[in-house]
Amino acid sequence: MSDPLSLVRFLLTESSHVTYYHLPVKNMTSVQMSAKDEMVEQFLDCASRGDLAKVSTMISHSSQLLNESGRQGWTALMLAARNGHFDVVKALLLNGCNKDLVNKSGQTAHGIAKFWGHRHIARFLASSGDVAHHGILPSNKLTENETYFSREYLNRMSDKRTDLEWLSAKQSSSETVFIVFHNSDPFVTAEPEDIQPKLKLYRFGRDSVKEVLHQSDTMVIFLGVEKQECSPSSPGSKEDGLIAWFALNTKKNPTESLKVTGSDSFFLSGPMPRLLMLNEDEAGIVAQARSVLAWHSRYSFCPTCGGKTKVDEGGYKRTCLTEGCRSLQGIHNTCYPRVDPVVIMLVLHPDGNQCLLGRKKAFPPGMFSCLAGFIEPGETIENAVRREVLEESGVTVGPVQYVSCQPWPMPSSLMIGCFAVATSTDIKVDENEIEDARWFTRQEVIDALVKGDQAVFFMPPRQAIAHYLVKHWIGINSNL
Ligand SMILES: NC(=O)C1=CN([C@@H]2O[C@H](COP(=O)(O)OP(=O)(O)OC[C@H]3O[C@@H](n4cnc5c(N)ncnc54)[C@H](O)[C@@H]3O)[C@@H](O)[C@H]2O)C=CC1
Ligand SMILES: [Mg+2]
Ligand SMILES: [Mg+2]
Ligand SMILES: [Mg+2]
Ligand SMILES: [Zn+2]
Repeated sequence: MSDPLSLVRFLLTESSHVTYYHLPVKNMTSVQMSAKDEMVEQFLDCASRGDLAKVSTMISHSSQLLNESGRQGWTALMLAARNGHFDVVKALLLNGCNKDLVNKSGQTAHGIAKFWGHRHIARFLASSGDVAHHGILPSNKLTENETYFSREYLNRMSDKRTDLEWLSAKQSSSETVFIVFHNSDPFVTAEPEDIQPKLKLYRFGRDSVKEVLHQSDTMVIFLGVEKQECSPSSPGSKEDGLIAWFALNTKKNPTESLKVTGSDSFFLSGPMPRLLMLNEDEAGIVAQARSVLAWHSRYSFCPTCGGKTKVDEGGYKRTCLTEGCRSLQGIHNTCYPRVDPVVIMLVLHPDGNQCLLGRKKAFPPGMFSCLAGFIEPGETIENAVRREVLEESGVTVGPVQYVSCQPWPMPSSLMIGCFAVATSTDIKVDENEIEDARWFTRQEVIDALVKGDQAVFFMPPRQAIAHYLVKHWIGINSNL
């Protein structure tokens, strides 16, 4: 027994497996146990013996049992962790028990699992979503908070947008990458090597888009340069070694003027989910390009005076051509691309074990998602969450916690993802906005994520931040 920890373990118990009743017992005989105490005792005993079926049944009848403690402040999670019952630990966490509670010796379930050598349980307890705010809000310490459309593949180099000489040199460089849009749909190519084909942006060279580039109705947007690990090869010289990217958009279908090699390439048109088939690196480029292009297509004239405008700053500004227009003085947000902030929230039941999801009439049958709504002028994120939830479901909300966000280029939203804790539970649906809203239990949500269409409902795809929020609440971002 070379490891000193092993010796301590050996001295503490002669068997490798203790039951709850081997733990120090408080003065039981003088205390008449209430029915509730008895149920807690039974629950703790099942957890310490690893009786998953019984633990699950008891939680489904009374979720309050989850954080109850018995002798010496030991909870079910601590007992399951002590005795190496991984499946019970997992079930308790999935059902929202608080893993941060400590027993009278100041140990958490994690500390106990580590001490008793159940390393897989200790690892799991360390990595799964923490439970804070009285066990309802998961921690926002995210291991990975990247959402689809959010990866920054390019360095935007906004300082170069006003450098006309540099922009023009880059447009004629053979290194430069052009991506082409038609009515805001990107030209893509299927990646044949994938089993489930992912779409890749078709990267044109200068010569393949020459004709399109010089058409009068083509919109040209400077997107940025490819990120480089080291600084440019010859700083200061004309050839800075930076690979620039531009997006082109045409109103007329430009396919005939484009030089395309290979067969499986096309404009990705059609309803929204199609844009979710891009690879993750390029989804961010499309989010950027598509939002700016959508802004140009909707703001053809000056919003202040109705006059004609010209495109400046590599496609990032429209300047009014009417002399004396108010938009020419000071900074005007009508001159720059717009972003609409939207709050999207997973509302958690005060019992910590259910969440509120709703469905719009336009959703496919059976799909439920997080509630969402546009932020209004003069409103904070928190107030927008509370107002939208109340308007759409009649539920009142207390604490709001920011989790993550996602650019949503349909046409130009920024989805701000939050958790919110409900302070009332009665639902009164606003039928103008949504068709239905319900509380779903953790188990129903887990089923929806795991079983797909065999569950009672289904979730939006993994690329949507709604899916991400639900997964994060359950704790599936770790190793479940
Ligand atoms: N990525 C994701 O997981 C999800 C994204 N969404 C997106 O969130 C956005 C907002 O959600 P909704 O429930 O529709 O918002 P909402 O609950 O505020 O209702 C939309 C209505 O608000 C009005 N409105 C107020 N400000 C507006 C603005 N700036 N632009 C357009 N309409 C405005 C319009 O009458 C519109 O019909 C939608 O565009 C939707 O595509 C919604 C759910 C999931
Ligand atoms: Mg609304
Ligand atoms: Mg809404
Ligand atoms: Mg609204
Ligand atoms: Zn004007």
